[in-house]
Amino acid sequence: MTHHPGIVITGASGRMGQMLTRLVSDSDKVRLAGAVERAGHAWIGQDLGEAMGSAPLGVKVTDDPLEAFASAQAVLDFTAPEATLEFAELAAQARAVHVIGTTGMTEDQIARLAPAARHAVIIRAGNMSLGVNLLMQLTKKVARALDAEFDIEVVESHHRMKVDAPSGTALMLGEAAAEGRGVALGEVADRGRDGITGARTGGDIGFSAIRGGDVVGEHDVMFLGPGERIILRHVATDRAIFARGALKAALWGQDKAPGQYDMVDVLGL
Ligand SMILES: NC(=O)C1=CN([C@@H]2O[C@H](COP(=O)(O)OP(=O)(O)OC[C@H]3O[C@@H](n4cnc5c(N)ncnc54)[C@H](O)[C@@H]3O)[C@@H](O)[C@H]2O)C=CC1
Ligand SMILES: O=C(O)C1=N[C@H](C(=O)O)C[C@H](O)C1
Repeated sequence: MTHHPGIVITGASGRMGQMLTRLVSDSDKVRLAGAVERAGHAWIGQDLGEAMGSAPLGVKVTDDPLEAFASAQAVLDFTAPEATLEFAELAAQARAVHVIGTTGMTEDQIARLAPAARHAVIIRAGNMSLGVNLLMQLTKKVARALDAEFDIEVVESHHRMKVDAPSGTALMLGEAAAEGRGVALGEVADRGRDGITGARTGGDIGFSAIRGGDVVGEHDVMFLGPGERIILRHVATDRAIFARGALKAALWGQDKAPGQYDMVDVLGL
């Protein structure tokens, strides 16, 4: 019997779910303890490995998160906002570390995570990669150094199946830029331009979203000034970067006090 932390993967059939499954089942630091999908999904009751078209993994996909979380030390959750809220409550009951990669949560939904975080560790980030979390620090620094003569625009591209916009990463980068400037993002964000918009409002932070093909995730933070432009860019070419960050977070969280954390905490940036 191994004492490695048991990991449950929610949304196991998804793009991130399958990436996480491969990483967790190949890891010698953790063990795959469960896999959850939504009720009615074709994979329910099947062995996760076989459902993925590979060797059996000895874990059946279930639609009962409570049962799956009971034997887990961490839940890796890349699903959808309402599902993530349900999982937060159940992970807290099981005292399992809840790593949340799900994006598109409203302010109200984020606030509803607070009760769970009183009992368990929640680590949430719109992007789990080292590169993007470093880019946030750079964005903050550049925004602090430049005055409002430089317009800030965040431009992101993702695959055609992505359901939320702007991306969680774009919003993280926007928050970093706003913090660097000493303003509240909610007061300066410009999230949709169409028609006769009028000239750009000075001090706004603009967001643009491109959707198409199989783009994993690309983000530019543009500082557009008189006579010059600075562009900070992150390009993800492999979802493994997000999965590696999530697994790192699950291990980091094992000895932490209940509360809400992010990848800046995990990576010590
Ligand atoms: N924070 C990060 O580093 C990253 C975050 N994401 C985010 O993760 C989320 C998922 O992304 P993808 O894997 O590309 O999407 P996907 O659509 O391929 O997978 C989502 C999975 O969640 C499942 N699901 C939905 N509701 C459920 C429920 N109630 N119970 C169990 N399973 C449920 C779906 O059936 C699906 O299999 C999105 O919000 C995306 O933006 C994606 C990549 C990296
Ligand atoms: O949906 C995705 O694919 C991604 N979502 C995250 C986001 O919303 O920023 C992270 C990454 O860009 C991939």
